[in-house]
Amino acid sequence: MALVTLNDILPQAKQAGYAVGHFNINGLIWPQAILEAAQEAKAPVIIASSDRLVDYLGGFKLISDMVRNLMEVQQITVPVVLHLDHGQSVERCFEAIDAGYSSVMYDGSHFPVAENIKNTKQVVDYAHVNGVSVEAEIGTVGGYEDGLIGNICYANLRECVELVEKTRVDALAAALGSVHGKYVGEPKLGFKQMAEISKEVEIPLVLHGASGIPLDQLQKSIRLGHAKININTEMNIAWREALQQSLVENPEVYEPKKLLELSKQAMKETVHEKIQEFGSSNKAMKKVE
Ligand SMILES: O=C(O)C[C@@H](O)[C@H](O)C(=O)COP(=O)(O)O
Ligand SMILES: [Zn+2]
Repeated sequence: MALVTLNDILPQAKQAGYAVGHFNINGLIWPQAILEAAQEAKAPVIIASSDRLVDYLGGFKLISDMVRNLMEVQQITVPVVLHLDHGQSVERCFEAIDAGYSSVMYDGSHFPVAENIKNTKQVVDYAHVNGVSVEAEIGTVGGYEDGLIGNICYANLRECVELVEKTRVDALAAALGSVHGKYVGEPKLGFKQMAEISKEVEIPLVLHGASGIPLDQLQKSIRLGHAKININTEMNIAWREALQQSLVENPEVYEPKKLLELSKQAMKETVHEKIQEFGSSNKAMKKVE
């Protein structure tokens, strides 16, 4: 059973008007819940480790081996991408590729565009030789990013086109008003710019900071070219609320497995909900060997 790349699942998603869920992992029960839900929903899925948490989670090799082993043990047959999220340097992307990730994101959004392009191109060259897909970012997603609190900065159409043409990247995260973490007030996505960018760059767009975006705005983003949607905060909120309930309902229990079971179920439900919202259920057409 092999991992697949973004190129195996996103172009058809964009063409057919649905999006594939990207879910971040924060511990063992995250990939277990994500894989179970994706398999039940017959949906392709992207399991992502954010670079800021890779060392805390045990490093690239451990994460790569863990996901492959879980896929075998859980008898997963739907397409699964193992993706590095917000890769913090060219070297970190190389490390993830060498450890067996099937996709990486190089996040050079905080650099001037020329430097972002130069670094992204280095990642693409190495990734493509190794059969790995690459996502790039341009503009600034608001909230918490790479360990920093950033202000929203909308992606510029000309820069998006230049980056895609010069790097041959496979998917583009063009920041258009979304925010990592919880929203304060209603999200204001730049749909006009979204339509223009999607038309010009053609490759699938990636929506970061998607937790908390109302369903109508999510679905409009999908219609305007987003084929990959990133969710972390909503999973973690589901985990936390269920853990709190478990602790309150079982004051004598100290067995982690028992206390965490409800959290795992809650995260699984969140993944199911998102798969329905993104329209990706029953889209795992062929069995992955
Ligand atoms: O928190 C991380 O390091 C990963 C996230 O940035 C992820 O890429 C993402 O965009 C999820 O957004 P959220 O669930 O709306 O916070
Ligand atoms: Zn993100």
